[in-house]
Amino acid sequence: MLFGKKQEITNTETTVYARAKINLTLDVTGKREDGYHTVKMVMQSVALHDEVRVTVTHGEKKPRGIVVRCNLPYLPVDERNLAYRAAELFYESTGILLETCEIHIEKRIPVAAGLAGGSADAAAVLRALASLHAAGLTDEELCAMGLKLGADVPFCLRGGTMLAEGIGEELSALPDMPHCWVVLCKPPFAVSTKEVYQAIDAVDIRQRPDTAGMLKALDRGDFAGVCRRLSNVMELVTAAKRRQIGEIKEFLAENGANGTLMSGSGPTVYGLFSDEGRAKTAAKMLGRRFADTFLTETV
Ligand SMILES: C[C@@](CO)(OP(=O)(O)O)[C@H](O)COP(=O)(O)OP(=O)(O)OC[C@H]1O[C@@H](n2ccc(N)nc2=O)[C@H](O)[C@@H]1O
Ligand SMILES: Nc1ncnc2c1ncn2[C@@H]1O[C@H](COP(=O)(O)OP(=O)(O)O)[C@@H](O)[C@H]1O
Repeated sequence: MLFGKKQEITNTETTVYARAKINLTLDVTGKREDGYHTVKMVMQSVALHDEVRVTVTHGEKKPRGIVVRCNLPYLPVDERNLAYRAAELFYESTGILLETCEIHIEKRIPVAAGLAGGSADAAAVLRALASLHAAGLTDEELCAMGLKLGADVPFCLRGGTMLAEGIGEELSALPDMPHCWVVLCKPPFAVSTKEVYQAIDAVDIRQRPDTAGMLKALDRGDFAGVCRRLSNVMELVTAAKRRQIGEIKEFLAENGANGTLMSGSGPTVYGLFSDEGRAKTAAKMLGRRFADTFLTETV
């Protein structure tokens, strides 16, 4: 008789920090036949993160499937969400039985900002599921899975300071960037990465980042050398259209930033500061004009 028999319920849950990234250099070096561009860029993780809580439930009377929830009401929570797609891909490619997989995203990284927020969430879901299901996947296998979701996902899986080549997936670990404070400021418009890549084809790029010099500066732990070499060819597209990018850079430089740049396809602009006090003051002042202003640090 089943009466009184306890139903077995197992919930397994983990929370992963999905960190934002900034580009210290970004060069577009060519275009592949499939339309993707080859790049050479130095990427850096920062402490600003989304919190991604993944719960896998077995044996409960819940419908099977993936459920995504997010504190931002305007972000889609279906297949259009990269976190959803990451979970779907994980179960498809591992063959692990999908029962109930619930993902809660506490979003803090501004959206469509050049900070790889969506890619970071996807990477966090892959890491969380690999761990919860003890899937025994190597970093290479996870990165190959991540690349199917987006060019920035492999970097988000690894984090730290990295040189990224290919379309962003060929990663080489670099010495950690000297610790500094980072003021991030996103002006109030979104940028489509795809459109910026398309627009760059028509741009005559006369001055490219000194990637070799940046690598040497990182090798020496030379913060001033890093700041002197911050460079992003995508500013030629995004900053050319929107004067606020130049204005924010100027403001940061006038208020103690050791170096400034636009991150990725934009529009977020960042300032690097060796001095915490100056970074705090600059963030406070910028925050009065731009709500999406954050004080963070390199990790
Ligand atoms: C520009 C960068 C620099 O870090 O960052 P963001 O500005 O997005 O943060 C990245 O290359 C963005 O990578 P990610 O955002 O993952 O790109 P994906 O989702 O794979 O691609 C979005 C679209 O951008 C174009 N794309 C992307 C990457 C690449 N190397 N070449 C491209 O041409 C493609 O048209 C693609 O359809
Ligand atoms: N989990 C997610 N977080 C943020 N954006 C997401 C997510 N899933 C899908 N998107 C979509 O991806 C697009 C790019 O967002 P995001 O990754 O924040 O930009 P970027 O690559 O410029 O940093 C947005 O238009 C957004 O609607």
